[in-house]
Amino acid sequence: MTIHGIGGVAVPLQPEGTPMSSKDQNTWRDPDEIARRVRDGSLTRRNLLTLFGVSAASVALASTMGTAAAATRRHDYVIVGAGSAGCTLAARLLADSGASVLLIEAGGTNDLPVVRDFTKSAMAAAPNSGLVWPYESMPQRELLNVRQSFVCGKLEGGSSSVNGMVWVLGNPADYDRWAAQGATGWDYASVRPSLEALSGPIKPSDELTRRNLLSQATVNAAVDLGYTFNPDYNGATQFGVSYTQLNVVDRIRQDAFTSFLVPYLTDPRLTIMTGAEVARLTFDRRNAIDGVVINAGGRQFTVRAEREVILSTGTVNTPRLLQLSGIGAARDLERLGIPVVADLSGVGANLHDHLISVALRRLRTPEPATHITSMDVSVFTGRGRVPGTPRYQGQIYYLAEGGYPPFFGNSQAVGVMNLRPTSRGYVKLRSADPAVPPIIQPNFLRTKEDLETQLDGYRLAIELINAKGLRDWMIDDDAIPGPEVNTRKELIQAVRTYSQADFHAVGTCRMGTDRHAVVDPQLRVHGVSGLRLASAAIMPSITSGNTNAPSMMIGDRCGRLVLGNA
Ligand SMILES: Cc1cc2nc3c(=O)[nH]c(=O)nc-3n(C[C@H](O)[C@H](O)[C@H](O)COP(=O)(O)OP(=O)(O)OC[C@H]3O[C@@H](n4cnc5c(N)ncnc54)[C@H](O)[C@@H]3O)c2cc1C
Repeated sequence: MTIHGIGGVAVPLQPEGTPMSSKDQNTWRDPDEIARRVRDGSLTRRNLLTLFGVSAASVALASTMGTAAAATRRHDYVIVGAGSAGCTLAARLLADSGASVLLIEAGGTNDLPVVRDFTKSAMAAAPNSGLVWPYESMPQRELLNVRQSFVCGKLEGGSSSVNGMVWVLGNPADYDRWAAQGATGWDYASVRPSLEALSGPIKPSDELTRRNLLSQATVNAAVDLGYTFNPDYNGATQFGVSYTQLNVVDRIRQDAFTSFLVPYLTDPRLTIMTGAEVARLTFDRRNAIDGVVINAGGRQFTVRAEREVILSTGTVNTPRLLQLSGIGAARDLERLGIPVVADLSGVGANLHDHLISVALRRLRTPEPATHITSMDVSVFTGRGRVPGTPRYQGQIYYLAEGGYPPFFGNSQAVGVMNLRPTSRGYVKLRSADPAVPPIIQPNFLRTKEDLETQLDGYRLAIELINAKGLRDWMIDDDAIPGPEVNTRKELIQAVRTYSQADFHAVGTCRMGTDRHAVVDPQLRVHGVSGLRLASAAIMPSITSGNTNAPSMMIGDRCGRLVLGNA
């Protein structure tokens, strides 16, 4: 019996000379068992692929030789970016067709303890971790000119490998609103199969957050304040106070790569290149996509797709890559000397993100070692701009020793986000050199409405952190904001000081049918052929909650659209 390795190399099922227990022999015959053991950590992907004698895509193709070999092969679909959307897209194409897929990722393996151990997410997401694009925004005028972190994952699984693992599907009305904004076929009824397809590979649960006594006290305190307890904000209603659901099983992060692609790692139709950064796309005279130019190991390669190229490169890197390839506002491209392929002014526009404003107090005593979660309790409340959606999401989180700058440790924080900001910014090239980071201007709090909404939200955060039911847990002296904050002016200053970008950036290559839309509802880029986009970049507007699950949904739905199965 043989199994096909990545890249089509046939290898014996039982690796030569490797003694195997009968349990292991059974494992190798059952792909589901292999997937289960890789997920639960008893088998690392590297070991699996080494055992099979196959050079793991994620290991060997990081080498120049591997990249060169993969570049010469023919692939039906070329997907750039192995993040939340790229992985679900690849999995959908492989599951529902016989097509071959080349997945190109700039970063490296995510088969690392710091990724797998869900308690280490802050380390993985740190700008100097080597696992992220260490992007920062321009100084934010309304936030005391402080630059905001716009890091995003640069490794297998993309941002799903470094994020906070809070699992929120979004509100059904978010998707109905997309359809009303011109994204025909993206209403809730249409996207629902793709949202539902995520559970199975992903098993979200509140099992870990619900067991902390501090989480329980916080939920009770919120109920005393008038919030309704909601056992499942991804269920019948989002509204109320809930234990936060995490995509974590057995203390292991469920990232997009491991959850969706492990079952295909030994499938010859899937080739994965890591350590391979796409520098630009090339087009023929009729604006049909021609090549995908990759920098890897100090060399340059060009790959071509038999059918289509799909960019799943996320909210910052997608407009960056399009602009480097001559797709964007002609004025801006000409200024940088980039030949214009398609004049699309919407590329990079419509950048928006949730801003989180944080109130916190120091805990009387550090939490016991059994308290292993940070993102513990969620509140959805208020009447949102879109009928049926909440206005605010509150994230109540525990900060252990050390804290998270500028917030101190051994404290509990209540962060509140305005779920529907109206301020819009942009991502633009600073230079035609792909090595230079782009300009990221989110324009936080630039509309009067956003400031007023954020202020009202902050009042809710202050009320909850000071709730009667939490008094026994907190000490009086250390608090943000402190007792000196009373007037409206002081509150505004506190919001400007204690607010941060919440890593939910979306919208820079908006889907729609108007002239500023970048992709049509089939996710095809206007003005060129053979190129689609699938990532958080295509969202017309941000969803009510954290954006990982909606991004995964976009990948899955893109796969269905490509195959004509949507
Ligand atoms: C620190 C952090 C915390 C977050 N916390 C949460 C949370 O708790 N819950 C939640 O729901 N959401 C959270 N998010 C947001 C969520 O993870 C993202 O919205 C989502 O993962 C975006 O998916 P994506 O597919 O659009 O992009 P990504 O997952 O970022 O994938 C893009 C991929 O493309 C690759 N790429 C980019 N450019 C190139 C290139 N030129 N060549 C080759 N490859 C390239 C990248 O390396 C990356 O792997 C968080 C995000 C971050 C960064």
